[in-house]
Amino acid sequence: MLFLQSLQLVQFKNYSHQTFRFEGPVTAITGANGIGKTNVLDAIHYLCFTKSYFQSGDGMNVQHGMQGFRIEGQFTLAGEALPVSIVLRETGKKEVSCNGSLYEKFSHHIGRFPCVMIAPDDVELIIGGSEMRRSFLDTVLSQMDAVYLQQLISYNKILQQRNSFLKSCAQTQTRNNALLDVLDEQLIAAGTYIFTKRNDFLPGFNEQVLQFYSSIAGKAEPVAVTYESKLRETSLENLLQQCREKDYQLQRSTTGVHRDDLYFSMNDEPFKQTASQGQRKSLLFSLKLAEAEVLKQQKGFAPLLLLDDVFEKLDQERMHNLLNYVCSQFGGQVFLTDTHPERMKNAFADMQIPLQLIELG
Ligand SMILES: Nc1ncnc2c1ncn2[C@@H]1O[C@H](COP(=O)(O)OP(=O)(O)OP(=O)(O)O)[C@@H](O)[C@H]1O
Repeated sequence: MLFLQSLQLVQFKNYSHQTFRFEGPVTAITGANGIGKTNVLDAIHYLCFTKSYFQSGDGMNVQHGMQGFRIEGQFTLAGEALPVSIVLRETGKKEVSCNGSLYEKFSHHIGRFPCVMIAPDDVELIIGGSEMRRSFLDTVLSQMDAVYLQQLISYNKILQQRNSFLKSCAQTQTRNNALLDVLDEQLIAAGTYIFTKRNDFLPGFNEQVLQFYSSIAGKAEPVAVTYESKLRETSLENLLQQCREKDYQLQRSTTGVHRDDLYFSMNDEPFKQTASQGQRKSLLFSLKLAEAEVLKQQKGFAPLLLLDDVFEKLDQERMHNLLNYVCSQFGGQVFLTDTHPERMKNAFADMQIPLQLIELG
């Protein structure tokens, strides 16, 4: 089992110096709004992904008025102690190490300590733009497959080069098809790998989502997740050829796996438009738990589950179903936050599941 035994924070968000020790598989962190509950979960996310779940820049996470931060976590996996440390130096340089060895590339750390976060604003995954859904898919696949992450990094780099090249062509009013051919060849190699992995992944994932949805909602509702990609109709090579003229004119790459999306439906109707708020939340949880489940199957051990403010999100029955699953059947370490310690204590006492309660403030 992957287990985080302790966490030390130095100058991280509202924490100057703080140590947390985790004693059992389920830890609840409680306290008033703004006390720093989510920040603890985000620090754990940092340890697993080398970055914040919420802020894109590392600097935003340094305690106000300070320079640099340090996050240290003591993990154990299959009996082996694995300390992980993330340091943001005063210069802005970030260093990530595991077991005393510094990573040359942070991407090599991804997937070693799998983790799934569920946070209040994640419902945007259902109702927001396609970028969040692609990022969700990429987060799952990158944790499962290091080659996928490398291909994704390459794809994004080549895409940027291609877009800069298209802009420079417009500025100089020139065209260079030979150079575009070279970029396209590289984009096709990475893009086709990404498409194949996404396409192969979706049917099994869809099955998992459907199962979780039924158990959270307490009844079977025909929800479905479908992968939308132009590459399902023809090759990326053909698509790039077909769009070349348009790309020159619009000065950007209008086709490729960076335009893919996930489509959610219920009774063959678009989920976004027909589902109630409760149904959206159930789908969100189903997607995240399906992510956790596929990671567990692939790794052979459960990822960490970080559930921020979950009690605010579902009615009591759905919440009970969800907690029962994640805390007694899932078999991994779970961290929850809530503003009401009593609510947590009572819910876990009812379910007869041991709980470590950390009350902040
Ligand atoms: N860089 C920073 N330096 C110092 N404090 C920070 C920094 N970033 C955030 N904070 C503080 O962290 C607190 C918010 O923490 P967090 O989001 O973890 O609260 P929470 O307990 O989860 O609240 P809620 O119950 O409302 O979700 C705020 O008081 C905010 O001022």
